Amino acid sequence: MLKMVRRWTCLEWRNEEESSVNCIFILSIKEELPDRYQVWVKLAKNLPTLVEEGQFREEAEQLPELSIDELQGYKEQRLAHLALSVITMGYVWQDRNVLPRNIAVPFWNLSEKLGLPPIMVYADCVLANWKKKDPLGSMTYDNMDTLFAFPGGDCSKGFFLVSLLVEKAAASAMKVIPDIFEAVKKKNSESLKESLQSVASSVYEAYKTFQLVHVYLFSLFCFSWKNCSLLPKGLIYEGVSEIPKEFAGGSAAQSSIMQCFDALLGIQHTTENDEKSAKYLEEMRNYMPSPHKIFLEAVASHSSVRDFVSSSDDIQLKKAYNECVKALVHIRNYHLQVVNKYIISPSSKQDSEKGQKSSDDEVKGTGGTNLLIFLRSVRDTTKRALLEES
Ligand SMILES: C[C@@H](C(=O)Nc1ccc(Cl)cc1)[C@H]1[C@@H]2C[C@@H](n3cnc4cc(F)c(F)cc43)C[C@@H]21
Repeated sequence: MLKMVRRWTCLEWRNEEESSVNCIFILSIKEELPDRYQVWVKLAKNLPTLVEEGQFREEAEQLPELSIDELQGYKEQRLAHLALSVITMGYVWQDRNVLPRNIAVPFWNLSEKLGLPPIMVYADCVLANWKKKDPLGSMTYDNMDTLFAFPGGDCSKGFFLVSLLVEKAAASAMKVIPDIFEAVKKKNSESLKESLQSVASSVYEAYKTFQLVHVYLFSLFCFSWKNCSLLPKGLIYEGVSEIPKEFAGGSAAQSSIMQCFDALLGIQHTTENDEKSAKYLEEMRNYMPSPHKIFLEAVASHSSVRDFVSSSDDIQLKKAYNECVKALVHIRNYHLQVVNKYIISPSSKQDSEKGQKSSDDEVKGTGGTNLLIFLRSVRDTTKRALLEES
């Protein structure tokens, strides 16, 4: 198990220049596909212009139906999934409830190969959708851009890139996971304390990076066709099934790193009052790339960190564990603040201007869930995970 965790923590390393950043979940993909597939990238890149000119649907319907068999390797497959997810979004935005087979068949087959749903997920629009302007420069906001643009222009770009930078800041905690498991196995409190302190500082770094997001409005463009009034039965994937299929839209709950810390620290979202959130978090694991899902299961099945710390009489060790939990509570509190400020308040203001009653229950987040209640529930369960320091 430890070998698997060690292997996964270098699974998607960046190239050497970024070797300092152990980005298990972030993927530095190519910007191009082999010539025959470049039509997907080209159409996806031109989405904003073509949608504005009302040409997108026609261009999409003229795409050749391509087999996915000549996509070489994981990085090309992830770039192709990202490009097809953008094309699918654009096509559904043209008020279509049937995705033509020239898009639906390769998208469905590629999604199955990657263990992803045939819809845009967090791993597409955040973890894969980025490049450095100057390849030799560092991974800072000013030296980065998204591979594909979306309506909302700089807002959606900012939203995705800040999410990525939060992930990158937190990902530096990944490299200590094998040391944490080794310390628990060897009952080495000193080593465990050091590693937990390192995790806490990485999550605090992520919290500080998250505070950049006040600059960018939260984008709610992410489309869902599950419990969605525009596509009440879901989307028909022509050539795959005549029965419409429902899939949830992109969501923070699809952030593998968001769930990784809960798995590592043994924070269980299973109490009856957040059963709905626990089910949603579990469901969103099916919206993560297979290696991420397997990694989370490996961490959760292996992690007895909480049990070891709870049963220890080393107060400093309990404090180090609680520092990790407090850092998670901070980032989740901030997430709630930002959602309140950029989604709830504007939405309520908009509804009151239109004379409509709005309530939390009507607010839908980027994942088609009631984002506010979900985030509160996750934050409260995290708070309850604090250990007595006596
Ligand atoms: C800006 C936010 C967002 O909602 N991004 C988003 C949502 C949907 C889509 Cl489709 C695309 C982007 C980003 C979420 C996911 C990440 N996160 C949430 N809690 C976390 C706890 C951690 F410890 C941690 F390290 C990361 C954590 C960062 C913020």
